[in-house]
Amino acid sequence: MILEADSIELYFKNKAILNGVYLKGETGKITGILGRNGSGKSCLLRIIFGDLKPKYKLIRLDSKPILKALFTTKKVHYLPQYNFISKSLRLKTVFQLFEVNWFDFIIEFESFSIYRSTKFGDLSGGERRIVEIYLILKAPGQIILLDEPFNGVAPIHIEKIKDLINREKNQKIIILTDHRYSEVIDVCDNLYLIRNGCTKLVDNLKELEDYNYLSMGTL
Ligand SMILES: Nc1ncnc2c1ncn2[C@@H]1O[C@H](COP(=O)(O)OP(=O)(O)OP(=O)(O)O)[C@@H](O)[C@H]1O
Repeated sequence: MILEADSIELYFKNKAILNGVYLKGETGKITGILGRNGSGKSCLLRIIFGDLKPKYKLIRLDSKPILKALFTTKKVHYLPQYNFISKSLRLKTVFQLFEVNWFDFIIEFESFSIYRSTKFGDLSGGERRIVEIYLILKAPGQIILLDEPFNGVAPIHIEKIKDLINREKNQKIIILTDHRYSEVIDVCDNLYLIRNGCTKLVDNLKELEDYNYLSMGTL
């Protein structure tokens, strides 16, 4: 399956945030979005998800225009930057709601096995993030949008999450953004840089320095 976001124009008041943006995600490939703070990465994910309405957008799935918000099709799951699960829900309930197998989860993340009856709000910040990322990646659906999945997660778990993303990509379209650029570069097959309101497909990593996203000599 191929997802395309085309000709995206987003303004807040008179300020142009995105202007003629194009991005393609496809099953079997992980697509990364890089860009400085405030460049519009989160807004672009929300526009694709369908909960932020821009001045203009064209979303296509396998070349067919999708006229309603993508989230209404139930094909898509979106990890926002903030915690989206109610703090009062116990993990076993959350896993049931997302139709995700608890026992598969604790094979991957053994240290969580004691938390089955724990309320989501009683986990640490990083633990909450891991649960949310896992649920978004594993829940039934074909399109995954991840906003800062590595933020607040310990390095050892980042490796597991990258593994999981790599396994899921075979049956899902995965589009993610994160400021941990080295993790993004490592896990992604295709990279876009948002700059001056436009996306640029990165052919050569050196462009990240040339376009001033990274300081010269970082790579
Ligand atoms: N509801 C809003 N009203 C007005 N301006 C907004 C709103 N939401 C976002 N913006 C502006 O749009 C721009 C893009 O925001 P966005 O959150 O997409 O950036 P980002 O690239 O994800 O940034 P960061 O990396 O810091 O999370 C920013 O300048 C932000 O201030």
